[in-house]
Amino acid sequence: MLRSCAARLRPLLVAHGRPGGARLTSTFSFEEVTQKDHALPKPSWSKDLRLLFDQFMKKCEDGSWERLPSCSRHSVQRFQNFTKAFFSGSIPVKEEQISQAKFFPRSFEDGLGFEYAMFWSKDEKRIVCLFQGGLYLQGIPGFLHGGALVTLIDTTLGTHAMLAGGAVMTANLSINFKRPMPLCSVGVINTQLDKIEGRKLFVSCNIQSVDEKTVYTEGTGKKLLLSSCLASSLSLSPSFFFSFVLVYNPHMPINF
Ligand SMILES: CCCCCCCCCCCCCCCC(=O)SCCNC(=O)CCNC(=O)[C@H](O)C(C)(C)COP(=O)(O)OP(=O)(O)OC[C@H]1O[C@@H](n2cnc3c(N)ncnc32)[C@H](O)[C@@H]1OP(=O)(O)O
Repeated sequence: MLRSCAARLRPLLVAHGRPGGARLTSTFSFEEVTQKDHALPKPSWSKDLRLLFDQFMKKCEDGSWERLPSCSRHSVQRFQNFTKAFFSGSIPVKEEQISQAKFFPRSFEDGLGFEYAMFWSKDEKRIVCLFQGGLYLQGIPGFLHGGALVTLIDTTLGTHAMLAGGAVMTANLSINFKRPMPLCSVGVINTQLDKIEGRKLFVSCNIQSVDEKTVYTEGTGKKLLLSSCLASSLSLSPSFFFSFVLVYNPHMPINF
């Protein structure tokens, strides 16, 4: 069923400058879209998170890394475009709920939930996600809830898979919790694409402390491309990626 969406999606992609995956330039930029970019420093960020963010912004200066913008909502139009492209237009929520829906990791007040920014290395084909887990993400006292870590792992792996292949859903996710991660501390997620088999993308990552001495969590995921026409055009540029995401699914993949 999902594969049959490819034909419907193709003209939409062509309309946005990507005929058959040949051209990867975007027709509009993130800045042209009236969405707040949450992947930028806020007063609630700790000193560690800011320092790391600044280091990665420096790496962006020569173009080898790119910061990935991140918004929290889809417009009703984009929501509908997305469901049209991938789910035959069948809308999973009531129409009046669409404009209230928010991307889960961006749904907390500043500093209380997930604070994160992702960077993409074009050359190394990997994502680094810098994050800080806020006070509302507590599991056992003083430490982050495992589900919160899984959320960020899935989001980061999903972003990587989408940059590598197109719109994806998570089919399978395997997590090893190695050490408890203190609440409000800063973690670094490093991803890699292990292999691609047809529509299946195998991605993995770990979460480390800033000093790289502690590995908190490891994750491996199997992501399923939603459309075979996207699978044929590997290596999206981040700019095209965000055009795509903002048109079909603001911020990124599925809710993404
Ligand atoms: C404003 C907005 C802000 C935006 C901000 C953007 C942020 C951007 C970040 C994005 C990051 C989001 C991260 C969240 C991502 C989710 O949360 S997704 C939600 C959780 N996942 C789901 O709900 C998926 C539910 N499952 C399904 O819909 C379907 O089972 C799937 C996964 C699409 C696969 O269905 P299908 O396409 O019919 O696949 P099917 O033909 O059955 O199988 C294809 C192959 O996959 C394998 N496979 C299928 N299912 C599985 C499985 N569960 N386990 C292992 N293998 C499987 C099959 O064995 C088969 O393998 P082969 O036989 O080809 O070797």
